[in-house]
Amino acid sequence: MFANAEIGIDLGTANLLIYSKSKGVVFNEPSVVAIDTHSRKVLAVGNEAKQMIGKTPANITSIRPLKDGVIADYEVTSQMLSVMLKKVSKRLGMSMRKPNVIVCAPTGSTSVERRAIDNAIKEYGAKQVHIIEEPVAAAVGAGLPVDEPISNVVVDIGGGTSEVAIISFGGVVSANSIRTGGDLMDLSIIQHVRKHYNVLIGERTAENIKMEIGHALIDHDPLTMEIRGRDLVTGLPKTITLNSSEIQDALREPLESILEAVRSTLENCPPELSGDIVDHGIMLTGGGALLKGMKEWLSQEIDVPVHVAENPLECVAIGTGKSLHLIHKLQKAAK
Ligand SMILES: Nc1ncnc2c1ncn2[C@@H]1O[C@H](COP(=O)(O)OP(=O)(O)OP(=O)(O)O)[C@@H](O)[C@H]1O
Repeated sequence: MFANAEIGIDLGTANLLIYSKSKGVVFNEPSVVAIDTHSRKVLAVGNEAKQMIGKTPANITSIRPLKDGVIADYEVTSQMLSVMLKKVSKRLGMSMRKPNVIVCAPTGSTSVERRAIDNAIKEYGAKQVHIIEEPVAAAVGAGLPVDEPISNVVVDIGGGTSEVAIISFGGVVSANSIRTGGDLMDLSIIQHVRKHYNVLIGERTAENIKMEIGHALIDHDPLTMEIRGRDLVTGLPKTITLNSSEIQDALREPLESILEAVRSTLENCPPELSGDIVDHGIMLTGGGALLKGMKEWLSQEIDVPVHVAENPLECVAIGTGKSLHLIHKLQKAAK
């Protein structure tokens, strides 16, 4: 008899990560699917599908089936999950049949959105699915002592959502989830380039600009980057040079929304735990934690020490993996 595989899944808007209890993070690719629009057949998933964004003929489209941290296209999400789990199974030579799965969902997600996540994973044949709160997974993955009676503050800035939570004694004391993250930063960059240069750029170019010269701080060592897009007046390709100050300005609005979410979560913190925050600081996780100057900017704005997790992009997946023992606890409790 085979034992059911036990896996944790970070079903992210931007990236999908799979954590195997025995092997750690075994899959980390973009949550993108390329499909044939006529037959709805999946042609590619993950890295291969991301390469195709904005470059395919009319009959092929690259879809990101998750939006704002939840499933936007159910059918495509379950197909993507199935292909990715089969890939992992093949790559590792281990059975992924009827796995027990822990997956996370944003704290702000509705019961309908959570049921969609549960069903999509069960459709692959999962035996059991447990959903945990995304910021809790992020905090566990970042190595915070969440079971202790002290305030662990985590700010997880993903592609579609940013989650802020104060966790103490294994539970969420105060939390806030906003549908602002890296995707909205990319959109702000697209709008900036369109407005100031009359040039249209794609999502991938905007993301590259953010990663290369995006900066959260007004005062920083200036950077420049040459990019190509389509001139909206002539319709021809055009090369322009952008600088990091204008990108900082373009990112101001999404950054202010994140700051507001952090502030309001801290305002709801019980006074006994507030003192802890000054001593222990805040932990940044998620891809947004890698934006240049992010840590320093947030620390300046709220006057509290800010740390970046060792591996911000993998924290949630690691946290789901470390929570796999919950499956056994819940199984025992159900008996
Ligand atoms: N070096 C970087 N600088 C700025 N942003 C970055 C960097 N690296 C990754 N990102 C951004 O991080 C985001 C992806 O982060 P992450 O994988 O944590 O999100 P996710 O878990 O898929 O999303 P969500 O939590 O919303 O479901 C993307 O918007 C990506 O552009």
